[in-house]
Amino acid sequence: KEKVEITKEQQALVKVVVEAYNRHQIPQDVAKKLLQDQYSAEENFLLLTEMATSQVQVLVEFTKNIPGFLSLDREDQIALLKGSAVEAMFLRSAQVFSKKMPNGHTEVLEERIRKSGISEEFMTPMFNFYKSIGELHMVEEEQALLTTITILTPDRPYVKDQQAVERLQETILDVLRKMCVLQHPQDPQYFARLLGRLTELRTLSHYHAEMLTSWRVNDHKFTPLLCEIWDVQ
Ligand SMILES: N#Cc1ccccc1NC(=O)[C@H](C1CCCCC1)n1c(-c2ccc(Cl)cc2)nc2cc(F)c(F)cc21
Repeated sequence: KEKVEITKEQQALVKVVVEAYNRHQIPQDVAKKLLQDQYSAEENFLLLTEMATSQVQVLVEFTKNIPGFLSLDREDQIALLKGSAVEAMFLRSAQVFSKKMPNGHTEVLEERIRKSGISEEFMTPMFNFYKSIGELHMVEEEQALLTTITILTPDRPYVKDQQAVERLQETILDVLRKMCVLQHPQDPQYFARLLGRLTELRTLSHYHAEMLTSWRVNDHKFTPLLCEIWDVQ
């Protein structure tokens, strides 16, 4: 039985990434807002575009703390941000949805999201993903590293030096694999299941443009940043 241990530099890397991940979270807690009041489809659409816009800004700040990211080719940095922003947003939403809440709150939150204006056809894939993330009971280190792995996906469109991105991603994959073995000794498949969620995440993210344009509102207004990042307008 091989002895798995996290090296000093891997511990330092995790610390930097987790601190940055926690520091760069959206200030206003959207779940709390949704639990407080029922909003109209228009208000929900506006809330989503505000959340998504600020999330992209937060993502840019977060990536600056990923060791090695700023040493990548600058155009590749943009390609990675553009390619992962939607997935990072759904992953963040799933983590918010999976947070432990007082009895009945998750059901209210789900109901508010079901009635927020999103078309019916997207509910099942979206909530299946959220629940599959919830079942993993990820600790915050795993959440931060999984988001980092999503950002460091080498085969995003327009990435020129894929090897450089692959090397960075492998560094994170290696420490996440060790953490999973140490954190979930009873479940040797845990790391594989964690990575399997990224496939589900990519599939869900294919729907994002349609989910936005089919939102039950008359006028779908997007911020310039969202037009840039999301394939809309
Ligand atoms: N959370 C969060 C979050 C953080 C950063 C950026 C966006 C976020 N998501 C959001 O704000 C939306 C809200 C926006 C208002 C209307 C209801 C959905 N959201 C989404 C959702 C994101 C996109 C698309 Cl197309 C459909 C749904 N799944 C959520 C799950 C949650 F549990 C949750 F609380 C919020 C959630």
